[in-house]
Amino acid sequence: MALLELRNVKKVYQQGKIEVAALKGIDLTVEKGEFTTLFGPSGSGKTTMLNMIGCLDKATSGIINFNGQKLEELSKKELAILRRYNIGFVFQSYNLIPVLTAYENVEFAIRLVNKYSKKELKDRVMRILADVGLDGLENRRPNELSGGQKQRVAIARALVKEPKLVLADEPTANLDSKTSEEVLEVMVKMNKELGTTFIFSTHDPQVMDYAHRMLEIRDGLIFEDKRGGRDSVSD
Ligand SMILES: Nc1ncnc2c1ncn2[C@@H]1O[C@H](COP(=O)(O)OP(=O)(O)OP(=O)(O)O)[C@@H](O)[C@H]1O
Repeated sequence: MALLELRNVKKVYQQGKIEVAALKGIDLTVEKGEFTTLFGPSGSGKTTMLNMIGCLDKATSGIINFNGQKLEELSKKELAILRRYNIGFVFQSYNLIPVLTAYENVEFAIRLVNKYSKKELKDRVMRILADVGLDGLENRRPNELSGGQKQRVAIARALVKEPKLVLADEPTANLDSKTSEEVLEVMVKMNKELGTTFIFSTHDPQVMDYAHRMLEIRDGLIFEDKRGGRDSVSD
């Protein structure tokens, strides 16, 4: 069974008296373990698509099936639970809590999931921080970390609860090209090691080399669906 299916998904925003059709009928199937990028011009609907898939907003019409559950049939509370346990988010602006250390930012995300013992929780946080290359930086606050390090914390935070899916909205937009590469390498490594499915949006052509699959979004529709240069984890 596919992890994610979108069937004729449409989203219309109301901007005052004007209706904006941001998604005009998206059909998409994503299998477990895929590393997929969405690219396309500004305003083409990439963020809207991620928000629909991530249960942050509801589609106007169409069907989104995530891990066997139809999102439109779930209540707000059920959507929040599905999101909390199954989906990790990475944003271009990191969205870390400034008063918490790297360790605490990651721990905070896993506490909400509430399925680990105290020891397990500590072990998991330390392991994931080491996995993303932050060994020794656990006690730094976000303002004591570089952009790339902050994004690594955000990736660790997204992954620590072992979600089925990580959604990343332009995760390298604020990083220089070398740091972007390093952050992408971390995501590729986690995709390979944990089998986590990634979907991320980008404007950066360099990012596309890392993907299994590239979806070109134009004007609210999938214009092209291409297989990328990287081997699938299941190969
Ligand atoms: N909350 C909203 N209210 C009204 N219109 C919106 C809202 N969010 C997005 N839109 C509109 O929907 C369309 C798609 O926007 P979206 O942010 O999904 O594009 P994008 O491809 O992610 O763009 P970018 O690459 O600039 O981030 C745009 O026309 C945008 O103005």
